[in-house]
Amino acid sequence: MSKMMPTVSHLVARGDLLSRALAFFIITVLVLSFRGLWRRYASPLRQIPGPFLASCTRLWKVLSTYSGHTEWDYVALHQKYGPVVRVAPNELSFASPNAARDIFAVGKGFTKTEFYKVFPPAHNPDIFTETREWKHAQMKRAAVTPYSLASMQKRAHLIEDVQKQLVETIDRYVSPAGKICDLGNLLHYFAFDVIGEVAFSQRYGFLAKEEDVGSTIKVIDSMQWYNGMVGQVPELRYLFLNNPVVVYLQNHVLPPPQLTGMALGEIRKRKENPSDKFYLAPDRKDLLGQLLEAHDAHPERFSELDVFSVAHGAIGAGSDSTASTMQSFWYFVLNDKGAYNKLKDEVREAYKDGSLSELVTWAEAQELTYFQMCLKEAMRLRPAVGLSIQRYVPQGGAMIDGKHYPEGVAVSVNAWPVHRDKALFGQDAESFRPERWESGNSKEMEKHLYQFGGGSHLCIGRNLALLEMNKILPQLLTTYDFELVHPGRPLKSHSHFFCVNEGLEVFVRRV
Ligand code: HEM
Repeated sequence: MSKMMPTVSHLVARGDLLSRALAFFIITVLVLSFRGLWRRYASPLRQIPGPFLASCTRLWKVLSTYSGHTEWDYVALHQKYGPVVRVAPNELSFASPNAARDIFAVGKGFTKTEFYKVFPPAHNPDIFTETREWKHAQMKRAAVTPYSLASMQKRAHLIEDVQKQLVETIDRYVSPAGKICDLGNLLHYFAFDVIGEVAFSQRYGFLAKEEDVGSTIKVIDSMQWYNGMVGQVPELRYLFLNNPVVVYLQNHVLPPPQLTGMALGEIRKRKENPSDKFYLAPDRKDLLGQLLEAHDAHPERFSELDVFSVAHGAIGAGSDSTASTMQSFWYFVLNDKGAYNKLKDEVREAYKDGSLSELVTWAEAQELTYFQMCLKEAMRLRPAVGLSIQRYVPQGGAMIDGKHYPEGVAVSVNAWPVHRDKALFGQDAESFRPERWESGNSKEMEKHLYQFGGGSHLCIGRNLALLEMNKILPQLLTTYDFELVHPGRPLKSHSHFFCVNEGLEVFVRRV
């Protein structure tokens, strides 16, 4: 028989291989299906409604995150299935304001899930990523004064330097009339330059160059994609960035990732500064210097690595979030002529009668009642975090909105559906209507705004974000008339953690 001719035994062997592959495939499908059905029906959560796929596997969450519009998926999900929905075999999503209150309540023992462990820096978690409550509390105690409103107000002059630069930049779009200004991008650059100044006394030059310096925004965006996606199945982190080989390469071979490099570089500068070990200059009492002081006072509780992590966290958490909120504010206001005119009248009147400075102070901005209502309404309808905030039910189980849930179940809150609760915010909860904040119910509504999270994990950077927004937004309202290039066009956005907006293009006139 020729050598080229397959023998009977070859054919049998090939057939054997095929049938083995087929058998392997069928067994895998059967095992996965059985596992999925077991997870669905053998679970104490089996009675809770939700998509069939979600009750069997976390694939539903992965696909939703991949779509980049998970916030809208959660809005639709709760509209379809009600206030409690099973979004994964072991995870429930809650949309009632009372449930959110119970899950975030201080002292109730809910803890962060493995989702947070995917976020960097893996070797020394920061205030956001730390899942051990005792360690989180220790770090937060050290950082609370540096992040307080009083400390931030002392840094107002650092924000004001950037405000001036933003105005100079927008001025370039005033003429010729009809020149298109991407206000969304400029606000993103502004937020980044503010973080640079306030946290590190560094101007990274986003506004000066009118570009994403060193592609930092892009890098943060791709990190968020990774964190958001892998965060849905956090054990997969060991296959990717937390894989020991990758960790070794990162620690010993590759240059540090950009944000890590930025934070390390800023700490190094302080160490090399011969005149002061905390601050670069006496009039620059920035966040990093104050964190170093906190470390100096209690090195056993707040290590130098903790300083690094918290500073690192400020870069990642402080720019997209604030930019997104400011973009949403302008998107709503400029699409609502009535609100925009009322807002301009309020702010410009205050400016004329001298109750508003050119570089608006925190106290002055608090007196702008309608402005505050517009800001709250924008944060209500488009909270900057698009993904759900997840916690574990503590030992012994817990009551959530009047019902008991077993320990170990992951429970999540997505602010997008919660902020659309009709019983609390009104039948028109889907609409931008700042006047709703004049109603007698406003205190209750305010208690249930979760754009900054809640409880012991309430956003530590909110004072900076609010100060920054309360200064720049009224200033822009007194300085310019903006008109949308595409009125009515929905804001393009995607979220793998923060909602990253695009397309806020305007025409600008000087007032
Ligand atoms: C409008 C702007 C901002 C929004 C909407 C926002 C939103 C949030 C939310 C929803 C959380 C809770 C996350 C969770 O529990 O999983 C959070 C936590 C946090 N945010 Fe912000 N944030 C903003 C600005 C900032 C800024 C400017 C910084 C720092 C400079 C910052 C740093 C942090 C940190 C460190 C945490 C973790 C707090 C903890 O777990 O105790 N954020 N933020």
